[in-house]
Amino acid sequence: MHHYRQAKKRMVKVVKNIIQEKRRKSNDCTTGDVIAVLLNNSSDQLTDDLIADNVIDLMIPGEDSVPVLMMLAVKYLGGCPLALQQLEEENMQARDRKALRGEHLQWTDYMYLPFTQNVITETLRLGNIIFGVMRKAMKDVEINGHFIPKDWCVFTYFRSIHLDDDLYEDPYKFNPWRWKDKDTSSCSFTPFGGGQRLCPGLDLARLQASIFLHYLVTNFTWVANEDCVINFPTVRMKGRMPITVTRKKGNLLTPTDD
Ligand code: HEM
Repeated sequence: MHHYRQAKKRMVKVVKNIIQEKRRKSNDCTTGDVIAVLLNNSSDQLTDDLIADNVIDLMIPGEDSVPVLMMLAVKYLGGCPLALQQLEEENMQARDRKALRGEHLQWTDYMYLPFTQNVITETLRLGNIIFGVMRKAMKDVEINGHFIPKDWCVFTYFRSIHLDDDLYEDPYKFNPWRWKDKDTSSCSFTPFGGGQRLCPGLDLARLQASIFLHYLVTNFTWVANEDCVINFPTVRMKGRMPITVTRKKGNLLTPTDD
């Protein structure tokens, strides 16, 4: 806890320096980054401390979870050649379609790659990157016949929902096809939490994972070392799962090309 507090203090200092620098060069506040948006907010409740806290609150959850999502997708795809093949076909087709029309890939193109989205959804379900969230009862409450007294803490355990065989057939199997034409906005799929505290980064996380998978499968092949997933205290690979990546021959595109 002590190290955490010290690290947080150092981060606040770094971010506050950036804020003060931006305040000094006031024309820098016109660029559309998060600090500029918060600085341009006319509310005087947004002190530099609060802006720094907000920025750090965005950085910490965003920093680790998306790379873990990408790593798990690589791991699961390695064990499911059919899914990898379909993912590759979908992304190759999207890339070639755009190239034929001389267009660039856009945010919306990634959102409408259905199989890619299903791979990400299934990775979130099986991987349980955030395996649950804490809540405190603000008053006595009864949920489904269970009485929770005021001030008690409740841990909602997402893993038990996502791996429940009443809800998901063969729940430990990576099966992106189970999401075909299925709604992901249900109480039995909550990788980003729900309600008022629903993760505000959920679209960004999906977009980043889609872009990563797109460039990975269209430009590269890979061989991953044998490894296994550790679920506690956080989700990670036991041996950090090194992979050997080889560029595919042919016309390669980089993120700056499209
Ligand atoms: C795979 C990626 C991600 C997963 C699985 C994930 C999951 C979650 C979950 C379950 C919560 C709810 C916590 C709670 O209810 O107590 C949450 C909250 C939050 N997430 Fe994410 N997240 C991801 C990516 C991101 C990204 C990329 C950002 C920002 C850039 C982000 C920012 C936040 C913030 C600021 C909160 C707190 C919201 C609040 O308390 O009102 N997350 N996330």
